[in-house]
Amino acid sequence: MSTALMKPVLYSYFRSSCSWRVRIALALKGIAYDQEPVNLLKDGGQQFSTEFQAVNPMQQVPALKIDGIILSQSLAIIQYLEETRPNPRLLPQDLKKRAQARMISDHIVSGIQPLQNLTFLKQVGGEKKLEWAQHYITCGFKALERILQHTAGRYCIGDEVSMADLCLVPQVYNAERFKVDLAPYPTITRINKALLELEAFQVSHPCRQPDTPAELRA
Ligand SMILES: O=C(O)/C=C\C(=O)CC(=O)CC(=O)O
Repeated sequence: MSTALMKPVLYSYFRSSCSWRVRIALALKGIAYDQEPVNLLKDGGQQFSTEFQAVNPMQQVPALKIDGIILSQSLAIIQYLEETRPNPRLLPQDLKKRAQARMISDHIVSGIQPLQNLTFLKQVGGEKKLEWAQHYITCGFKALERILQHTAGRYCIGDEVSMADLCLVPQVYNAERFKVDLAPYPTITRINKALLELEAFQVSHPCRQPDTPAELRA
């Protein structure tokens, strides 16, 4: 079969926020795919297995097998999908707005999420974990709230869903997981709520994945 006809395979973990970003992009663009769950906790972390290292030497999810290649890093994947399957658009046409969508995405993807992920918190260890996660999410959200006050309409950039929104919702999910008080961030909270009404954000939600444990399903 030609690689263009093969269904993409997403290596994913139900509550990995980085995996969720890509699942939203696939859903919005209407791309059918198969999921290959990688449990980040089981067996000391299946991402470290020899089999998975052959898929992604970075030992992280998500990874997407598509069009005969394997890509990792959520923003690289999303931007590849954008360039090869442009409808609906996830980067605004206006170049200033496009830069703002990338700015917000980078802020979350590089400036917040890595400082509260499993690998980082394992290093911090013990009772400090929650405090550290809350600290970095709070610092990041303070800045994000101010930025969004200038860029947002219904969503992060005006009224069109963009790559920034794909980063925002999973990060708010993590904030809730780490019990961050969201009251000081009314814009973030409002946009998150509006996005969660969209089907693509619902079908891709951590509570509804093939590897979601029964007690976390909704
Ligand atoms: O506790 C677990 O279930 C293990 C891992 C995760 O959720 C994924 C993360 O590292 C957090 C994240 O995506 O930011």
